[in-house]
Amino acid sequence: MKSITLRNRIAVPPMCQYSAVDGAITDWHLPHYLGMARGGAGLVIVEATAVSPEGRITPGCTGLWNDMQAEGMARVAAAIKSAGAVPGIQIGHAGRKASANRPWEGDDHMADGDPRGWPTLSPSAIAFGANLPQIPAEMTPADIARVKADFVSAAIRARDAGFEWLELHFAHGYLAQSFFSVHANHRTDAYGGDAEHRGRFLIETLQAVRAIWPEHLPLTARFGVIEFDGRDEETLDEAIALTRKFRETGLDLLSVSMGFSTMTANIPWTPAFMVPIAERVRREGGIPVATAWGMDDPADAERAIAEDQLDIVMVGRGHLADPHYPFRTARALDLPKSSSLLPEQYAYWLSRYP
Ligand SMILES: O=c1ccc2cccc(O)c2o1
Repeated sequence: MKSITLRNRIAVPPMCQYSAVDGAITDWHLPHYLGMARGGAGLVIVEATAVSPEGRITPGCTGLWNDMQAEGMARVAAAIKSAGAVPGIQIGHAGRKASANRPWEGDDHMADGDPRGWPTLSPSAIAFGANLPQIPAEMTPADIARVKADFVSAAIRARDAGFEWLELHFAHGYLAQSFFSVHANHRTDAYGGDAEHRGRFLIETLQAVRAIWPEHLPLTARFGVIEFDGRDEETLDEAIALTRKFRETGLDLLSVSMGFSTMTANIPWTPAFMVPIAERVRREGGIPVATAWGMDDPADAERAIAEDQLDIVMVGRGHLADPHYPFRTARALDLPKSSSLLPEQYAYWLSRYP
């Protein structure tokens, strides 16, 4: 893609580690990402990294709002590249889902008065609900301009840190997804109302980042094209129309995901369930696509690529369970020279004594 060649079509998607301090990596991150890259994946995308302090999901999230954070991320990018994978990073703003506890520490908004928490922002003053009850402040035009500028600054830091693949976080009920969502965006100004106006923040943010992201490097986005909320055909049509505009605005690939912007979602959690949806976006949106969610079965992943449904397969939990997932997959599919996916320090012995 563009000037970048992946050694295979397996990607490690961004998965929050909630292990940063003030947005900076700790001793957790380098071995985590280097280990994933050594496992053989073609692309390793670093977790959702906040464009500003209030854009974090939790206090443990990484950030790229200052140069000290960028220095740490430069080491992560170099480590991923040294292991033969393409270094990617996702940048985003958590919107009304910000100021939360880690999933294993409640997965809920920090209580009012908790000194670790902060006020949240969203297109409208509508809370997500349930475990995330905090009512966000409705963003002013100045807030919108500032957050778009924060995306640009973070993208510049990611570029200068040596990342070669950038993913804008337009999914999962966070800020950008909230602008697109009929559940979260009830604005009556230029950023709300019909699908075109609800897509405006995403288009303008993409436009601004495209202007600074090197033309020869892939600029991508993870975007929730469906909510499984009973409005799916309408949402998909709107999302595919917006995807065409993303492509015209210079997006190189779309990682197709879910909106997660309503508690009423009825998600059909089955293996590879997002593949047919991603294939439709690929065909009707006219853009290369990736998707994740239950792609762990090698046969599902191989079929999705062989049948031109996906261009890249994102395998998240499969890599958490085993960073050498690509090697084990190659072996399971009885592919020749499977051990060559691993560093020679491992491959030599695995090839000689299978
Ligand atoms: O973008 C994100 C960030 C965190 C996260 C956590 C659990 C499940 C998800 O889908 C997530 O998505």
